[in-house]
Amino acid sequence: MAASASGLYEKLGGEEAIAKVVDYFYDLVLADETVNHFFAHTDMAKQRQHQTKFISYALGGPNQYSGGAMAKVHAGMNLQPVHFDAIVKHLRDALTHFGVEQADVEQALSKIATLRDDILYK
Ligand code: HEM
Repeated sequence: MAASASGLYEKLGGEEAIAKVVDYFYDLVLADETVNHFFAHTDMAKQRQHQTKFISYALGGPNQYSGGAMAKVHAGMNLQPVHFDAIVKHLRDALTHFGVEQADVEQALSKIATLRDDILYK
């Protein structure tokens, strides 16, 4: 059975499990030329923080960001649907790679999808 969005974080094993998903997601993002250039001047510590917050948000864990903050951190990037979709795909692949059940993957992705308007074209 699928967990609620807020329960997903715990269901997957909390911070330790999330750290593994984060590392994998990060590898996928940086290997993808559609989006890796956005992170060219991002330092590693910040990059890791970005990914951790990102994944935790998707799974209903702590360190959640508001829509307003999302618009602000992505300001000046002029992100397009192709970029957003690539990131979502990598999140899907990372969660699936670690055996997260399909219904839970869909729930995480639908949560991320609600941020779309806050992030695109800023
Ligand atoms: C889809 C939902 C997304 C979420 C939840 C998300 C989340 C975040 C968060 C939490 C931060 C860090 C803010 C901080 O540390 O102050 C951030 C920064 C950033 N995001 Fe995203 N993001 C998303 C999509 C994207 C996309 C599609 C791209 C580009 C392909 C992107 C590229 C970046 C970059 C380059 C930074 C700044 C890193 C730096 O400080 O240099 N994000 N994002």
